[in-house]
Amino acid sequence: MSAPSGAGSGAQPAVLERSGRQRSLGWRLVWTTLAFCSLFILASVATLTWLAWNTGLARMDAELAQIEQIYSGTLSKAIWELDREALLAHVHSVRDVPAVGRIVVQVALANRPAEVFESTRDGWAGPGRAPTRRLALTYEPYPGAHETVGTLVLQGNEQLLWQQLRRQLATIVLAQLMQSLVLAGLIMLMFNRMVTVHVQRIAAHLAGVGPANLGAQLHLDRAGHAQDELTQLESGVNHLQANLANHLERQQRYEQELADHRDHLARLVAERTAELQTANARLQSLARTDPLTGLPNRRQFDEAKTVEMRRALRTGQGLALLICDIDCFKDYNDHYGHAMGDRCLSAVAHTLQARLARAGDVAARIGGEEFGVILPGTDATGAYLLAQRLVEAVAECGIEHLYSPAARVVTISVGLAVLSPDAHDNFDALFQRADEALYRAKTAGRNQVAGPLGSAA
Ligand SMILES: Nc1nc2c(ncn2[C@@H]2O[C@H](COP(=O)(O)OP(=O)(O)OP(=O)(O)O)[C@@H](O)[C@H]2O)c(=O)[nH]1
Repeated sequence: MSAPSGAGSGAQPAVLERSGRQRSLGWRLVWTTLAFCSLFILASVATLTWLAWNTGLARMDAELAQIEQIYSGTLSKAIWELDREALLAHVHSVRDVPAVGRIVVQVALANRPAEVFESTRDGWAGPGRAPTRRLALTYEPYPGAHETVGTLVLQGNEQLLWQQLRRQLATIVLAQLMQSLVLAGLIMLMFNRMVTVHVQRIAAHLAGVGPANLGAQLHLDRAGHAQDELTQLESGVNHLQANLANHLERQQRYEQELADHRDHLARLVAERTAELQTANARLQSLARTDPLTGLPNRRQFDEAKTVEMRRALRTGQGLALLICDIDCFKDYNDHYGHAMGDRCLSAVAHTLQARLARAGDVAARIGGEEFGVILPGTDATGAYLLAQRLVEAVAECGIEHLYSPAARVVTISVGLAVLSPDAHDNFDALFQRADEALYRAKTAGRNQVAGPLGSAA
């Protein structure tokens, strides 16, 4: 049996392992054929034996009939002539023929007592199933005169029949056995060449088929064969592979499309999220920014004050608060107009913001023309110096204000307060002190700083 070849031969052991002990279809067919052949041998041997027995019987009967024919004349003559020696010689001669088991000659002559001459073969045990022939012996002393002189009984030799049957039986059994073995061998050979080899090839092919090689077609090497079950199986396997390949390709295409859709959706979501975050940040910024000056508004100022208060109380590094108010801004508005007033506010805000050097400093618009400046980690001296610089910086902007009693330009007054080392201090109290200082700066003539160290203090 040739080993299967092809793409899947490497995977064949897995198939065999799964199916347990390998049992060849060819061998199973042989064993089945042999079993049927054995039954057939039994039946045919029995039939042929019966036929051989009957043939033997017929042959022996024909032989006895021939003996009757040969010896009836001489026996009748010996009886008629009362030649006892000749009669006995003929009887013994007949007994020596192998087919004869026993010969009996009954002499029945008129006016003579009946007499019997018989002879039996050595070891003869009765006629059994052997044929027996009985013939009336007649003599013709002169033409036309038929005299009955006795009876001839011939009984066959049964032992000879059995001997012949035994010889024939051996031949019959041997012939049937040979015939069955040759038949089984031929069937196995043909089945192996026509079926088993191709079934193994199909199994090996299927074991090697996977998503990567679904296009590899099964081809059975069968020259000049007709359309049969193996052809159907071959085209069925190829058809199945083609369907699977199509299905797989469709599935991969769908998965790719799905992945593309998913990526597109993810991009859209990311873009929308970024836009929302930007809009949200912008809203947050707008909600905490004064639209006119761009400075943090009151809300952001309140948030910053809470954070910086906690930090100052925790670290003990001090905190200063400035409240800056544009001097005589009502007069400015009244004389230069509201639009100019807005531009003046923006310029002052920009100036204040530009003069704050530290990253933690917060300048916010907390009222109409009022700005709050939180200075973390700053003591009274440092805060006072910064406030002075702010006052000078605003004045140096040179925004004309001819209707101010403080100067010919726009000026600010600043109220300063610093956090008391006293742990019971709070921002409202701090604001209150800064506001009081601002009031002092205003009443002292504006364009100046008032606070713990200031001249207006
Ligand atoms: N143009 C403009 N004016 C504003 C704005 N917010 C408040 N004001 C004006 O600022 C003026 C503030 O006037 P007051 O509170 O009397 O103070 P003042 O005139 O500056 O006087 P002092 O503070 O004593 O120097 C008012 O006339 C408000 O109308 C604003 O956003 N734009």
